[in-house]
Amino acid sequence: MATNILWHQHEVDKARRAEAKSQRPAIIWFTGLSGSGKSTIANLLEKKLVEEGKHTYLLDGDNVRHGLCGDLGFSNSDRVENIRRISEVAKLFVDSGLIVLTAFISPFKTDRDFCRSLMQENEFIEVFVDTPIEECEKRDPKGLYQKARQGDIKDFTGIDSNYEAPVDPEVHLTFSGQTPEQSAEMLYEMLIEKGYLTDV
Ligand SMILES: Nc1ncnc2c1ncn2[C@@H]1O[C@H](COP(=O)(O)OS(=O)(=O)O)[C@@H](OP(=O)(O)O)[C@H]1O
Ligand SMILES: Nc1ncnc2c1ncn2[C@@H]1O[C@H](COP(=O)(O)OP(=O)(O)O)[C@@H](O)[C@H]1O
Repeated sequence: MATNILWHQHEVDKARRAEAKSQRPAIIWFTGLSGSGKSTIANLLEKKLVEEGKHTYLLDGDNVRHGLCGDLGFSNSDRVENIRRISEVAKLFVDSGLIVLTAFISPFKTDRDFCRSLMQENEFIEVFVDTPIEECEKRDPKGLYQKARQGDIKDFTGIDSNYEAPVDPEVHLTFSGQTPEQSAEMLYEMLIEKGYLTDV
């Protein structure tokens, strides 16, 4: 609880920082099962945005869990805390004027909605990477599904831990055999079409 702590209003604020970067800061929040393609697509999208001169930062599940959230595991309560910390960090990055991309399973709706509630209108763009578990398991890029099926990993999302699919995400990316590059391009087009990546 932040008792006896006052918020300090600095002269250079979010609007000024965004103006200096000529962009509208936002969070592009990827959610989906392990192996659905969150990191791959977020990477490709970030590359495209940077090539266009945008200022970005990609917060990635595996990387954040080495540092900021290195003390957390995969129980429901640890996942809640994981997403809470990431949401607060993402909010600070948005305040700095950046376009933040996040690639976390973020399996629970209330946690994603918590992050949405921290942001202003149109700053939180939820991207549901809707790849069926059969496809994720076939890909199994880290061999984790195999381990989970063998019982070597407990609480694995989609197997013995719940994934709550977004009800009304800003972008719903379904998989129908396309390459990662095609998925990233589809996403980019949808973001443009919906007016999320306009300059200040
Ligand atoms: N039990 C269990 N369940 C799910 N995932 C597991 C688990 N154990 C390890 N991993 C690896 O951790 C990555 C998911 O971390 P996240 O921080 O995105 O998870 S969460 O949002 O807190 O649910 C996830 O990475 P991605 O594959 O990038 O999603 C896995 O590689
Ligand atoms: N259309 C696609 N979009 C994203 N990834 C794809 C696609 N098709 C195949 N893949 C492969 O699926 C895997 C997804 O892994 P990753 O991006 O780490 O997923 P996540 O971050 O959701 O766990 C990668 O090996 C990637 O090359």
